[in-house]
Amino acid sequence: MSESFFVSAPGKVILFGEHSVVHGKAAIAAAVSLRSYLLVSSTPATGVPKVTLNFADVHLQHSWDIASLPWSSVTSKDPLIVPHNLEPVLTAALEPHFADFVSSPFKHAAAYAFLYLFLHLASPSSASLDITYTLRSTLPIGAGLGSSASISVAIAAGLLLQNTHITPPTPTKDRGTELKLIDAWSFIGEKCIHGTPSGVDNAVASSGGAVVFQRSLSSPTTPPAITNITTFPALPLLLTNTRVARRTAELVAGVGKLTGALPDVAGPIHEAIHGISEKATTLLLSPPSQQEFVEELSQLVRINHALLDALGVSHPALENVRRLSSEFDVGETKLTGAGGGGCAITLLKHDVQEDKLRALEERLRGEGFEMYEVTLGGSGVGVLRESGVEEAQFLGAEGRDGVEDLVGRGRAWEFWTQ
Ligand SMILES: Nc1ncnc2c1ncn2[C@@H]1O[C@H](COP(=O)(O)OP(=O)(O)O)[C@@H](O)[C@H]1O
Ligand SMILES: C[C@@](O)(CCOP(=O)(O)O)CC(=O)O
Repeated sequence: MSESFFVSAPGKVILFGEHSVVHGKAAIAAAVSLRSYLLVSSTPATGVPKVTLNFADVHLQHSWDIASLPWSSVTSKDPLIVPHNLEPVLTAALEPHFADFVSSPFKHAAAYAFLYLFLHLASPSSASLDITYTLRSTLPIGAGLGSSASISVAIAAGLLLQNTHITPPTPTKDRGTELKLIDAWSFIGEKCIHGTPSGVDNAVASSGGAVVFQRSLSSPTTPPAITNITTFPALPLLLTNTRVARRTAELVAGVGKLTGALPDVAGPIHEAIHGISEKATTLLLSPPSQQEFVEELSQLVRINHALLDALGVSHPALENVRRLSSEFDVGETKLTGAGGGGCAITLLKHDVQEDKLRALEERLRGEGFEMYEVTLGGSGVGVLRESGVEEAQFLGAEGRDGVEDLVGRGRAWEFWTQ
């Protein structure tokens, strides 16, 4: 492996089933064309070997002496055997290493996920290097598009590759096992960031494309059931970010609390959402005519949002997007991801009028919302070797387009595929 390489993973849009998927129900998610890019670079150490994080989007820049990290608190020593749960002893031993940003949840969660994986996948004896991990993402953070899963997958892939636990993809070799390993370690990263993830976000950020995902609640060690939707139809979607900040961990905990307190009320809501995902799966796997397809899916979008609202995860800003898209007669809207703010998707009517759509977009912008043009169902985790891009250049790229132009589209990315 060269001394410097990039890894990248996409965010996702959940079409149906968010929150209920945490409670063992089915969800449908697709990779989105906004991605995280992680530059992994190493040089011979000039002094005490250090690991440095430069996570520019959250202004996290920090170095640790590699030897000072709590290596002895790691109990699972084999990188090919992924633990199912976080180890409380290691979590506690790591905490003092975050003292500088304990009051900054974004930095704290990202550093926790990184160091947790670093201690499992790197080795203290290889510490004759200064290693730097520089991260930039084109995803909005904490907006429901799976930014945490995207960085977790990139970090897992970067560490596994750098430490030769996996090899770069080749077109001729089956990479399914390596993909599973990346996915499993990224799930551990997701646990560090938001506590009780279902695993759907990291699954689709690893594989790309679109998946129907269901985890087993009765046997948490059983791998989730994942069906890849290989021919994902081009859905006419408008993706709106309300820019209302929220944290997935808090919203998931809220729904968990409600589900525990009122099982006879929340349970049937989760069941109904499961029914929506099942019906949508049937439609996606064998779509009827485009008109019928969009009409039936739109109805499911409307019902799923209402049920999420009933679970307490909508927000006035999301309701505003819904009201306006209905007023402008362009289609049905639901929140996507954890809700409480963040993003909404509007499934556009098959015969949507262009002038109405433009008018709506203008209105939404006027409300302070941001719109993204995205494609769904693209590539999953990949590596870019020998890019010739230095850290300073990467950090200097301007905005989303600057990052994409420098290291994204048009580059010789290789993807781990099944
Ligand atoms: N580009 C990034 N750089 C550093 N940390 C990030 C980045 N993107 C996401 N994160 C981490 O993920 C967390 C957001 O995750 P979450 O609340 O699950 O929102 P999302 O819906 O975007 O996944 C942040 O607190 C931060 O720790
Ligand atoms: C609410 C949930 O279903 C999706 C969360 O998505 P996001 O973190 O808001 O992108 C949680 C999960 O599946 O882990």
